[in-house]
Amino acid sequence: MIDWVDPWRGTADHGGPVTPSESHTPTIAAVATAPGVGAVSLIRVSGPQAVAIADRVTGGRASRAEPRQAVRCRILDAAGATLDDGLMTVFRGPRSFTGEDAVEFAGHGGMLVTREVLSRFLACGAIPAGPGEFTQRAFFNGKLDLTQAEGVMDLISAQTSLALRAAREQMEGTIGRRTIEARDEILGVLAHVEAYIDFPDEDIDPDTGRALCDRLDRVSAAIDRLLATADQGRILREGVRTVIFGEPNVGKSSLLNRLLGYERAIVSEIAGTTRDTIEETVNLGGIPLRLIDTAGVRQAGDRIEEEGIRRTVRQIESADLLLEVADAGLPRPLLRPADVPEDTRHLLILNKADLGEHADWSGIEAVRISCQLDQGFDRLEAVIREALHLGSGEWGDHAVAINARHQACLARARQSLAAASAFLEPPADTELAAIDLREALDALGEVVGRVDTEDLLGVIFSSFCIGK
Ligand SMILES: Nc1nc2c(c(=O)[nH]1)N(C=O)[C@@H](CNc1ccc(C(=O)N[C@@H](CCC(=O)O)C(=O)O)cc1)CN2
Ligand SMILES: Nc1nc2c(ncn2[C@@H]2O[C@H](COP(=O)(O)OP(=O)(O)OP(=O)(O)O)[C@@H](O)[C@H]2O)c(=O)[nH]1
Ligand SMILES: [Mg+2]
Repeated sequence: MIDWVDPWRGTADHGGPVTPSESHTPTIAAVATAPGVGAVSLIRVSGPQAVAIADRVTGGRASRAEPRQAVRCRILDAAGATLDDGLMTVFRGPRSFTGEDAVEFAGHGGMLVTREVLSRFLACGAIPAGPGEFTQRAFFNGKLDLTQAEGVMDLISAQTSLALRAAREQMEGTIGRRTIEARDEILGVLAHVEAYIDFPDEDIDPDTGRALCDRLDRVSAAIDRLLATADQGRILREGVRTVIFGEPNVGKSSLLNRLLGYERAIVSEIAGTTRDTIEETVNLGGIPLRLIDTAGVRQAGDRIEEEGIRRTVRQIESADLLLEVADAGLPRPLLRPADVPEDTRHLLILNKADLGEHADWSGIEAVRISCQLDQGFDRLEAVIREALHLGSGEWGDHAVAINARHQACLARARQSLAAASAFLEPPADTELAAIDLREALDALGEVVGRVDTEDLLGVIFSSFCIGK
């Protein structure tokens, strides 16, 4: 067998620009694996010149490679010396993640070797990919809709099993599909309405009007079901803002430390120990809790404490869940340490139960715990889950959870639908109804990225990591 001769070895013109492509889409490259030392690192290249560039880098192996099959190859520097030895996979567009020609090289995971290999791809004509640019290209090439692209991002950043489940569902296109179903139904109604506009002498007959309104009602209900998952979505992505508050020295920081499982906050017998808010996330059976320990609320002793108390009050106002802590051994405070918003879920916790309970607390509904003896925490966890309606596997069926962007678009669509329905009631105004229906369509289109709002897309994709 004759060994294949590397045509680039020993020649002088490596690294120069490759033949300019017909399209002006640049070919991008990035390290797709996490920075740092690992067993293997992956370099991704995508764009019209991906194969040509990979040919230069590997001495012609890419164009001869069977698509989607890993081949062993070496990455060569300009002088033909080996930079790394690994596996290359060539994808021919549109059968690739991005839909473009793409090449992946899995090399040794060292930081320096990976950087040198990437530099070699860049020297041979690729440009560094921006954050999220591979996924953005996949989106532009119709490989995923915008909700799926966001799902990819959610999947990577998911911190709990429930968040992961919701991200998977989104990546598989559930939100996009439901949005498109709603869109198609509205499109059908719009077609009817437009038909009447074309014959201005003809009034919409009441039966048809009612049937169209019924269809819109069903679409509205479907959108409402999606909108109802917004709270869940926010909680899964950002965590439940759980604010621990109460008078000084009752054991708020001790509670934070217990829930976290390590000594995060300073605990002391001196009242006024915590001056600023402290924030940490714990995983409560799949639900991320963003615990916020605050400065004890009382008449402030100095200006710093005063500011700490102001911050506590602000935290209380923006909480999803309030854990109010009191000392079981002390009389019940006459005044609430701070005003609690009516609609915020709120639990009273009596700490230091080990010291006995003051008569004031008898008959008062509270979770009794002792941070000192580590008692009452199973019950506390159960009560928190219940307060968040997580008791009986309630989230089981709702793996779908929309994000704030979807929520804003869907809410707009919902409003336009309501307006359109009103215009379809006799005496119908089909032209105005049509305008609102088109607005609803636009809003739904925005959910899946069917309208080209460049600014919006820029914001979404720039929050991705490089190489994704
Ligand atoms: N090596 C590697 N692993 C990876 C990725 C990648 O890009 N490269 N992914 C990146 O996120 C994820 C997998 N996602 C992918 C999605 C689509 C295609 C793809 O080639 N799609 C073609 C062919 C489909 C087929 O034949 O089944 C297509 O859609 O046309 C590849 C990876 C996770 N693992
Ligand atoms: N006996 C007993 N003491 C406790 C318990 N929990 C906390 N303490 C003690 O109570 C004191 C105050 O605890 P911290 O956790 O600092 O209280 P805090 O509410 O954060 O106080 P500030 O930050 O000053 O508002 C410390 O000396 C703790 O050791 C408990 O369950 N039982
Ligand atoms: Mg404290």
